Amino acid sequence: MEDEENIEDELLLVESQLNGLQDKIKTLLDQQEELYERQAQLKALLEISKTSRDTSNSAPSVALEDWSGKFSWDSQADDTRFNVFGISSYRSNQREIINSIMSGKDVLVIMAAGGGKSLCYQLPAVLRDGITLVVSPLLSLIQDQVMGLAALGIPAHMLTSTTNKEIEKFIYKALEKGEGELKILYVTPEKISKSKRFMSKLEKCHHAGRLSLVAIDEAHCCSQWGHDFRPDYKNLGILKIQFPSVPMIALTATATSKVQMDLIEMLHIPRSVKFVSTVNRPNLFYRVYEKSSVGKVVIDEIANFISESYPNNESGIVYCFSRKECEQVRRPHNTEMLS
Ligand SMILES: Nc1ncnc2c1ncn2[C@@H]1O[C@H](COP(=O)(O)OP(=O)(O)OP(=O)(O)O)[C@@H](O)[C@H]1O
Repeated sequence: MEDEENIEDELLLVESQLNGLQDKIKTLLDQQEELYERQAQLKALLEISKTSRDTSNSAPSVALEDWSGKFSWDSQADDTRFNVFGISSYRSNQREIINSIMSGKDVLVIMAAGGGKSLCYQLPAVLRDGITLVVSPLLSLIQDQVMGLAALGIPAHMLTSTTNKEIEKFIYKALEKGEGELKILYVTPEKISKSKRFMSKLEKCHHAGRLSLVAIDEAHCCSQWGHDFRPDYKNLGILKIQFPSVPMIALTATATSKVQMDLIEMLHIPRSVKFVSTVNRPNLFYRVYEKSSVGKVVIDEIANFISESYPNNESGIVYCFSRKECEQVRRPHNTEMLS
């Protein structure tokens, strides 16, 4: 009887110890989970930190490497610049950018609007064997570029929602079989992310060694930190993954260092050579005048300012707040100068 009591006592003790242990095990398991989670976070942070360090180390500015020196393609490049593009000399950084692409490097170009970014990929596109793929965000930009290139006698086409079946067939044959004359192909980012058929033709083109260069125009659209984010630009990283040996040039007029880092990462071009030209355009400036009156007097003042400052019949733009105000300003009885 006494034995039984002792056993029951011990059983209670063991059970309470077991309960205590189970609580401890649960606490330890919770701790373990937290530590695993923190370990994963720290590993990811370390990876990001290493990548950004590698990126900044391996994206030297042009000052660290001389891309203006002598290269085997110099005379051919000069000849093409002058005789095909009708351009007598390079602007700042254009020669260096072209040389680095011709050397097979990935390149990041930050150059002011109107600075001459197009030549930086169009000239290598003409010099290199094969087809250059250009990704550009706007149909109107693409149309302008293709028309301009056609006028220069450079075989360029665009593959967009507006392309007719016959041209599409021609482009696919050029990609797949190397038939027909095609040097530069413009597409929108949607083509890369949404058309499996196009990507498969591009793959064949690359496999046959005919994809010579990939250019990403308005590359800041890749970054959510940029002012013009386009979701389909996010998928352009696939191009470097699928065609690692093909040089890539990313061009933009506006990229803060955060956006630059972002797009280098998204496009998978950590070793790209970076060229930054000044975005200062001394011909553009603001000047503020105090309005002396309202109504017709102000419009006359605008007209006087224009005729005094721009006596050679140059054109300009007058911005107003609304369409109605535009109409008031341009009324023929105000002045002929504002139309
Ligand atoms: N070296 C050069 N000498 C003279 N004109 C040039 C030179 N390079 C480019 N251009 C001309 O400058 C103009 C602007 O060039 P382009 O359209 O390439 O600028 P961009 O940098 O792409 O501008 P945006 O950012 O607005 O697209 C074009 O008419 C082009 O022919």
